[in-house]
Amino acid sequence: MSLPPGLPSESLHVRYAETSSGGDHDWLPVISTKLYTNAFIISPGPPQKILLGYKKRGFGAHFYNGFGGKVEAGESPAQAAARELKEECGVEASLDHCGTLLFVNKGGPEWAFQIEIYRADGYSGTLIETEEMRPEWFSAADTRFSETSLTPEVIPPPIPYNSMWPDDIYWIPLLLTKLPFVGRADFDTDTSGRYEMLRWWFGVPSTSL
Ligand SMILES: CNc1ncnc2c1ncn2[C@@H]1O[C@H](COP(=O)(O)OP(=O)(O)OP(=O)(O)O)[C@@H](O)[C@H]1O
Repeated sequence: MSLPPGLPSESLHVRYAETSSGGDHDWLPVISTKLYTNAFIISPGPPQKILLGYKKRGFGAHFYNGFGGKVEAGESPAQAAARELKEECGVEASLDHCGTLLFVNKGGPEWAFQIEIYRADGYSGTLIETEEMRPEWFSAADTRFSETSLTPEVIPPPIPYNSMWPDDIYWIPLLLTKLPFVGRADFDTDTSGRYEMLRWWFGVPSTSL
């Protein structure tokens, strides 16, 4: 098993479970890293639901994602996560740190994204659509095979992994089950500009069980 370089070393010492692929590619060099945040609101349900935002502009436009952005100078990641959540969908939440991810893009930007992931069971305030994000609820349970006459207000559509960053399907299930995680993915863009993962590794530290 080969652990990815570049992640904060304290997150890697013991592992319980992992998933990885792309071992025939070398990990891309990490020249520098920039800190980002990404925050997810979970409604415990039943049915369990997750709040995602449709990103209307900027990096990752047209993907659904959590709410987040760059950690500004003088801010802790937790402070940045709370600020970005409020800026992008208007609400406040008691956020718990639950994962650290590193993303490296072959075609640039030249820095690697170190993203601190947060989650909360609930929020206060009123959800609003902003210039950057349109918030929408999705069912956390896999509803692909369920036949139901219930309306989307009761059981919203399933998580739209096909319209999300390709790495999300590996760690969102860990976020939903409250298992802390670390991981790394290296990306390239194909001829039509789509991001594809060259190599990835995601794991759950065993100390968290
Ligand atoms: C590659 N795989 C990935 N998988 C999941 N999420 C990813 C991601 N890569 C970046 N992200 C997230 O994308 C947002 C970008 O933030 P971004 O809009 O650029 O930041 P910020 O709001 O500070 O920018 P502006 O000030 O508006 O320019 C930020 O939440 C960051 O966590």
